[in-house]
Amino acid sequence: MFLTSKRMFFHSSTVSRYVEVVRGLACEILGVMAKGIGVPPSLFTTLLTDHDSDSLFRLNHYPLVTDTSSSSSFHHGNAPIGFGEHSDPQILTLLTSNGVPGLQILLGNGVWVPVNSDPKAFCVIVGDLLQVMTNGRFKSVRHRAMANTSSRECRLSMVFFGGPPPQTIITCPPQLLKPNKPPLYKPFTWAEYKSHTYAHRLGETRLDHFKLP
Ligand SMILES: O=C(O)CCC(=O)C(=O)O
Ligand SMILES: [Fe+2]
Repeated sequence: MFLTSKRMFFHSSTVSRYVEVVRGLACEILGVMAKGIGVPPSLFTTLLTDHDSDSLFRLNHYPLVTDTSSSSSFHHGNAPIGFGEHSDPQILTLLTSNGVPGLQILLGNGVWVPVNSDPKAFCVIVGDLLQVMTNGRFKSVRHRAMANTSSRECRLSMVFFGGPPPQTIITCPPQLLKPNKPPLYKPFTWAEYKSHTYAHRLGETRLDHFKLP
């Protein structure tokens, strides 16, 4: 299923099928990531395949912005922002778009970098929970979407957020802890993290609240 702005018709069964296929892809990617750091793939994948997995599918629509004056929208320098800076709270995000650019990620040196907007590619984003479960081995990336000011068509993005069941205790497995690598975060449930997230502003670094001293 590719996105085109001309035909924005989504049948619920198509969306359900799409979500299941993308969930499978997210599990494959998580499996490879788990192997890479020496933990069983099921540690992550079962959270997404569980019947109560709190995963989410979101369709973002960025209409063409012609009035870019600073009074009309949020700005970064001269560029209006479509979706403000944040990290995704879940485990793993898979994002695709209709090919109109806009997504940017923040590098460690503070530079915002545009992400290739190939409509046939997925952008894989590490979420906050995966950062905690790997004790910081994988980092949740801060990202944002610029408003769509240059393309003649609207921008659409389709985003799958893989999340665990609400009562899952989010913590780092003992295999990843060493005397010189103690846990960075205190354990919490996904339900707790979600309520913390929704009680704070989008751009806040929410994981700081769960950091161990
Ligand atoms: O539309 C985009 O490219 C970014 C959307 C996003 O970051 C989100 O929905 O969490
Ligand atoms: Fe996001």
